[in-house]
Amino acid sequence: MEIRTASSPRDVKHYTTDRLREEFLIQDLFTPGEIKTVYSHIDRIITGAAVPVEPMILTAGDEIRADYFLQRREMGIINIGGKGTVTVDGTVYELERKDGLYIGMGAKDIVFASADGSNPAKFYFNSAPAHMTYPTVFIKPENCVQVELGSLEESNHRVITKYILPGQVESCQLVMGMTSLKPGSVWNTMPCHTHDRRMEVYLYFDMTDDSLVFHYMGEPSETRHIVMRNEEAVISPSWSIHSGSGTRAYTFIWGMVGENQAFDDMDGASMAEIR
Ligand SMILES: O=C(O)C(=O)C[C@H](O)C(=O)CO
Ligand SMILES: [Zn+2]
Repeated sequence: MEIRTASSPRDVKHYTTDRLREEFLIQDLFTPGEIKTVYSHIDRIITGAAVPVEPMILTAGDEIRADYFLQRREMGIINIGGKGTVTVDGTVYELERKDGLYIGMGAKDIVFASADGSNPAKFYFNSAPAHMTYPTVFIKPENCVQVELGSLEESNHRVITKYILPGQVESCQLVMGMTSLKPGSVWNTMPCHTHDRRMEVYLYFDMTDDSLVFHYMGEPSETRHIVMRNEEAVISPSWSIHSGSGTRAYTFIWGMVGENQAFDDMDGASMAEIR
């Protein structure tokens, strides 16, 4: 498990491109036959991916000093690859592409498998510390709350599908969903915002090999960008905006953890203050 420390906006504004990428960008998450995990000290979120060729068991690793991965944690999973299964303490959940799963604290045995190893499932996950057990829930995107935002005129027409949120799939702190850009739209989360009460991780995918997303971060008056490619994730501290513009339409998964779970509790940054 790779560890990333927290960072101050006063330092980050002096970072070079390389240093920014080192601290916030997560690459090479999806490797066939491997489970990759990155532990951030920011709200102690773990971002990871499992790409099973053969069935793979999720183990705790030394870093979290737990008997098993979800001993004190909860987890949200979304499959962005071929069909696969996640087996939770003997119960098998079949996940097609874009299906999700919330797993409550205390689940001991988690096994990832693909229906076809030559077109493996790509299980992307976020995990956060938890204080109680909420039921494990299989999530179909078509049954989720969906919100359409933006317009083609503003190049930000998109659909937000909320997978894990209070009132739909209960969790201790994890809130998770997926945003899909409509063809011709390239901007996400612009107008942008921060939320001092929550941090966020974005995973960009559904991108062609030759397309890029310029992900914007930083305090509203000190923005920086990170160039992102397909299936790369980026950590967004609470003090940072998180917005992107792509060279064409794309999809991304957002996961948030922190003080509250109120999706709309955002501190909007006005266009006048962005620099
Ligand atoms: O397209 C968007 O707007 C989003 O997806 C917003 C993110 O979900 C977010 O930043 C929530 O705080
Ligand atoms: Zn946000």
